[in-house]
Amino acid sequence: MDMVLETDQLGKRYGGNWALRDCSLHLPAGRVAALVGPNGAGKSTLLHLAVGLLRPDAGTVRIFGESPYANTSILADIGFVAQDTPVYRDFSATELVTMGGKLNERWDATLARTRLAQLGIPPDKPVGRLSGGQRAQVALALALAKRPRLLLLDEPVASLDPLARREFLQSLMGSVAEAGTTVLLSSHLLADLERVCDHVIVLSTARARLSGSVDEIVDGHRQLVGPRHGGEPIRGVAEIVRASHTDRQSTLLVRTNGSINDPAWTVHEVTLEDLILAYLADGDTNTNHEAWGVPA
Ligand SMILES: Nc1ncnc2c1ncn2[C@@H]1O[C@H](COP(=O)(O)OP(=O)(O)OP(=O)(O)O)[C@@H](O)[C@H]1O
Repeated sequence: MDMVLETDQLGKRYGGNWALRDCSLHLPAGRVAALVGPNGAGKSTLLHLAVGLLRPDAGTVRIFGESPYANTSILADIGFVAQDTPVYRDFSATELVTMGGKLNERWDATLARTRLAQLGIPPDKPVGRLSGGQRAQVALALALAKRPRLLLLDEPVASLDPLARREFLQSLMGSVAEAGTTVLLSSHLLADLERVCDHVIVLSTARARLSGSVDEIVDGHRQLVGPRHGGEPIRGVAEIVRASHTDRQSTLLVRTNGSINDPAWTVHEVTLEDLILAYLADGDTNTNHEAWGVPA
């Protein structure tokens, strides 16, 4: 399987604080991956390391097998829209599309113009005078016009209205499927992500908690409901991700390593959203496992 993004023990520190730490993950070609995590988890830091805007303080990051910080030639294959969708505010959308054509070897100006016209973006107004959502659409159209092999989007839909968000995600899926582009997009909108992503990376308190294909991850987790759990091992359970208890009953979200046949437990399938929320709630694994009285 071709890997587009690979990190190994990747870390970035600001002063004494790790923004990202011991992050090892890989993203195969052709996947549309969700990057999720609470505020401050390290999502933007990971994306900035992936495009060579930051240099790692520990470990490695490779894009198409190369270090993006040391080898800037791979940037031609990467499209990146940063969180605040930065664009030159004094330029119009038309001028930005023209400029993109001069700066990039591969450039689909027709795609950008058609997209912007369909969205009703004023072509000749300085983009600094457009609304935040319209400006985000311009930045996204420019990123798509680059026809990148890897598209990195930091909260691309945050400023879009619900209709524009749906339209953007649909057209993103269309262009991605057509061109075989690998996409990594961060967002807090789990329901949107569940609709379009086939791969997920969960960051929490600077560490990667989960990374893999959506099908495998969903398949590898279950919710168990049964008598109050005192910490004893349950056959088929590799890890208790989240637990809640009443006096007599426990509800556990678990990662499995086999089938769970214990008749004491009722076993339910989980949705991607449920299990992401469980991992996000469990930011500090060791402390929480202790607090819940279950084995870490
Ligand atoms: N330039 C910086 N200087 C110092 N600390 C920083 C800097 N940039 C990020 N950090 C810190 O690094 C950590 C990770 O930040 P990052 O922006 O990567 O998180 P995030 O997951 O993208 O958050 P959000 O969802 O709020 O955008 C945070 O604790 C943040 O305060």
